[in-house]
Amino acid sequence: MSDVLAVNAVHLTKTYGRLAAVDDVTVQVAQGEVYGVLGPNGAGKTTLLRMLFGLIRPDGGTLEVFGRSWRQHGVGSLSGVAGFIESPKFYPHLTGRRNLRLLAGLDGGDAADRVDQVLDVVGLTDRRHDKVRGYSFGMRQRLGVASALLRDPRLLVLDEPANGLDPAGIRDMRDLVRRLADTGLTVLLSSHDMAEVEQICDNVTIMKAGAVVHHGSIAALREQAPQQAHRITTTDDDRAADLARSRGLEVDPVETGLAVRGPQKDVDALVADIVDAGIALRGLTRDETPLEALFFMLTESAPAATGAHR
Ligand SMILES: Nc1ncnc2c1ncn2[C@@H]1O[C@H](COP(=O)(O)OP(=O)(O)OP(=O)(O)O)[C@@H](O)[C@H]1O
Repeated sequence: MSDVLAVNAVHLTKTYGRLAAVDDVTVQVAQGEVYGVLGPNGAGKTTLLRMLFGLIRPDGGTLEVFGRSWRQHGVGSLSGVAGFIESPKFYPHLTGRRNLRLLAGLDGGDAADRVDQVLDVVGLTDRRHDKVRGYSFGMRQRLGVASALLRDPRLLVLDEPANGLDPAGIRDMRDLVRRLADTGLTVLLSSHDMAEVEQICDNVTIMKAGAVVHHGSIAALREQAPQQAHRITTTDDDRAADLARSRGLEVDPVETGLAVRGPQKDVDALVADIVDAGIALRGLTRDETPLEALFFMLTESAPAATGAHR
């Protein structure tokens, strides 16, 4: 695999009036990886992706895709890049296959020969003769990936590909992205869902209000995450809190009772302690995952960037 980065975006800035939609953002994506740009609404993810597609020009910083910059290579810098921003659009009264054939005609080259192959890759062969109007949202998203694959890209850029999908659609999209990555394709996707990014990405940049608040590998992020929290409600939360502390668990009072944080086995033992003490357990729920908790900590309070750029 070549050392040239698939994406080398350094100190990118894009402002709208006084708003820095993207503020000094560095994102470096190695060839063959699945990279996530994660952030809440308005963090600047789509603006970053638009710059990658050459749809808007950065006000500052440099951007290279497979070693080519817009300044030097113009539209040629985008060869090998395909994907979609927001949701892909198709003619609803035409079949999935017909839509792809139309797009292949616009793309030219050997795209037309690839229509059936890409439909197969995204799992739409059985539905290829159905009108897009009857497709589920998840099927339209996958048809969007198929339309990008017509161009035989080296870098697939997907803006919130799982947004609005039901759990089965999310699973299908996740499996599809991983399958594509296994073929050596580089994938850059945006998301506001840590659970999604955690399952499919190797590395991640987390953005908040235009700026990077963290970047690095998912594995490193896991090490920084707090322990799993549970919420418990009992008939005597004060005594339950004492029992939790004596097990070495972190305890915080919350509106519905107590939030306890610590290893699962200690939480399990606490439940037994509570019952043994004659206290009734009225509720026990698992909180967000540790990585989700870290994501909220970073995007709701972080003042500055953490982690070193590669
Ligand atoms: N063309 C534009 N003109 C003015 N402001 C814009 C423009 N495009 C984006 N913005 C602003 O820039 C900020 C970042 O927007 P962006 O769409 O990149 O965020 P995002 O992370 O993709 O959020 P979402 O998940 O809601 O799409 C927002 O405050 C948005 O209102």
